Amino acid sequence: MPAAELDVRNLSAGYGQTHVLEDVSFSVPAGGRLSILGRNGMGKTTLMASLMGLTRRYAGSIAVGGTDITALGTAARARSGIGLVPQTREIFKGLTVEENLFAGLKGRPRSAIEEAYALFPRLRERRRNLGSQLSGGEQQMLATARTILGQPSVLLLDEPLEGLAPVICDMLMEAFTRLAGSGAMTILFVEQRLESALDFAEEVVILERGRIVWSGKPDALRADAETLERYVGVGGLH
Ligand SMILES: Nc1ncnc2c1ncn2[C@@H]1O[C@H](COP(=O)(O)OP(=O)(O)OP(=O)(O)O)[C@@H](O)[C@H]1O
Repeated sequence: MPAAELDVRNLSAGYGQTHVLEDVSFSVPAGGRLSILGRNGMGKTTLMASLMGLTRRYAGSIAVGGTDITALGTAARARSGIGLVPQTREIFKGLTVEENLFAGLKGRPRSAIEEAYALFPRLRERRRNLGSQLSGGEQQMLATARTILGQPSVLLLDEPLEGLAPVICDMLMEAFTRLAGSGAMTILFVEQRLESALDFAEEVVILERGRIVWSGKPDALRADAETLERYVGVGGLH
């Protein structure tokens, strides 16, 4: 599926009676890159989950490539082109790397897993290892590769660098940048590592208590120490 525009209008969502997101609106053009910032607990994961249809929606709408998907459940949203790599790095721990990748193919020929190995050569080296034998970084690579093999038009990356060593973060960022550069998918990137999030993005939004409190270009945010301190919890870039 080619990259698609994502349009979120006045989205309010949460869990049961707990409203988390309030009146969230933004759009990302086809092939665009949006980073979502905000401190812990401000609603970033809930936003990703809401796009995937995993939360309760109270109001608002979501469109992918001009088609309203608000009424669709999670599986139908996946079929319509949304791919989530969750913060929990879901992989099948009892299956090998290669078996995990086959599970992501969604009917594509088996040879397509070469795309995953091209993006993450480390996975080729580990292809006979079980998911449970992988490091955190390798699990992240596998979770990402599996989603990408499904050729989503909108890719949601939820804190992919969390807890990983700098050298692994570099490998992942290089792969995400390569994917973004191919223009094959629209990418939403939730990340606490500010410099990575700003380097990657064309546009940034900041969530605070479930609302968008700032949006703009990465350079504008780099220059805005007050906003960074207030909503991201850092006094500036080092
Ligand atoms: N399953 C749930 N049921 C009820 N409340 C939840 C649930 N998951 C998250 N929340 C609440 O929703 C709010 C936003 O959480 P969320 O995980 O979306 O934030 P976040 O910005 O992704 O934080 P983090 O950076 O820690 O992952 C928090 O107050 C959290 O306690």
